[in-house]
Amino acid sequence: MALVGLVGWRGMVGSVLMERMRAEQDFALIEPVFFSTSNVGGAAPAELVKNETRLQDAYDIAALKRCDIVLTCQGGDYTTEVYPQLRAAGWNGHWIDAASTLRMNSDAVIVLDPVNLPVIQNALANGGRNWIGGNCTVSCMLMGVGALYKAGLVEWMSTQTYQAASGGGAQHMRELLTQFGTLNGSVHELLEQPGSAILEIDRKLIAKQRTLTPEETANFGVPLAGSLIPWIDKDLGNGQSKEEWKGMAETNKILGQGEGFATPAVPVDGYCVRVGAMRCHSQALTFKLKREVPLADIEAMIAADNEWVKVVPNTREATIHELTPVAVTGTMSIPVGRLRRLAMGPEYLGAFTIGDQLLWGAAEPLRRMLRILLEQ
Ligand SMILES: NC(=O)C1=CN([C@@H]2O[C@H](COP(=O)(O)OP(=O)(O)OC[C@H]3O[C@@H](n4cnc5c(N)ncnc54)[C@H](OP(=O)(O)O)[C@@H]3O)[C@@H](O)[C@H]2O)C=CC1
Ligand SMILES: N[C@@H](CC(=O)OP(=O)(O)O)C(=O)O
Repeated sequence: MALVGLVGWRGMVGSVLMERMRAEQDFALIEPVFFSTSNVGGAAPAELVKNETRLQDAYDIAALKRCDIVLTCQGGDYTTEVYPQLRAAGWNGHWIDAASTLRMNSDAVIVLDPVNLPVIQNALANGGRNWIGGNCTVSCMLMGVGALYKAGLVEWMSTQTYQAASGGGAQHMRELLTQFGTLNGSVHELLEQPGSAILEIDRKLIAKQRTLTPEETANFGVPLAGSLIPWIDKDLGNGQSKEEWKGMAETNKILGQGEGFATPAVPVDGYCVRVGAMRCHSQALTFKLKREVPLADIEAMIAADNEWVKVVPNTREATIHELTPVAVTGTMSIPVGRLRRLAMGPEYLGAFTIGDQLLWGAAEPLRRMLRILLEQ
């Protein structure tokens, strides 16, 4: 039975991964070794362990070297420090990682098997050992509209995202909720009076938003509750955010096209925006297709692509009930709706899609890669 080292299993992404592994009974197929950076020697989760009952040191290269597979959700700093040492020590096992650190390396595959199983299989056949989860926004988008790319229909795509607080991590989710509470508290009394003036409430609210303390905005840097932040990740210095850059780089790498591949890259660009949702990333997509395709064919193609995608009828009722973060959170469903031809011309297609960024955006592609390795 494969010895699988689990690092970062206690964090937010790791906890979602553990839930999914339990639900899919993956633990029946492995001998898990739980690692820790903070509680070495502590008890591993009793209901999941077999023989390896103690938490191992996640920085102990010899302990990691014993594993056939290491699956980490510990984060980029951990990967940067440990991965090169482990390979330098001669370890030839499979490294599965949620962090972005190794994603664009030529010897790494960005894994999203419902979309790129052939790319994964090809890399496996060629001795691939590094399997990295994609950016959450990109993975959720491709789970929804990957069919259009697979059919070679996309000339270019522009995406405008509405990304949840969870993308920044657990502290960001807490901060958003705390801000909502603080803002509510600042106008609570006026809200209770049906006759109070809404503009008075609004004045008080904006005054509170503008005077939130550094502690109240420690993670986002500015208020998010009742606002939005049109910048995610680093400033690349060319007007683009790193999150926006990932849209084109990762979409094409996942699909096995662009730099290093025979097929040219499809241009992907747009704006990535943080909004006050908790854990679902949403995005409005504009496609320029290579040719005009009937809308019914597009819908059928998208619906048939994988078992999780769901085409939502482009009506108000269906949209407001089925195409929201509230509807999607905690589910594996990837709804795609608002599908319609745009005013710019017959080849222009609009769509809106949502995914739980901790499931398809982070944990699930890693879990499925583990299964692929175990079942080969
Ligand atoms: N958040 C996201 O949306 C996404 C994150 N990722 C990647 O996954 C990495 C991990 O993200 P995320 O899970 O959000 O990070 P977390 O901060 O939730 O967890 C990371 C590690 O922090 C340690 N830790 C310290 N205090 C606590 C605590 N109170 N509860 C739980 N763990 C704690 C744990 O390590 P230990 O048990 O060793 O102490 C844990 O494994 C990211 O750095 C990123 O690379 C990828 C895609 C999306
Ligand atoms: N950057 C994403 C979350 C994330 O972790 O992305 P990446 O895995 O590409 O670093 C967000 O903030 O919503």
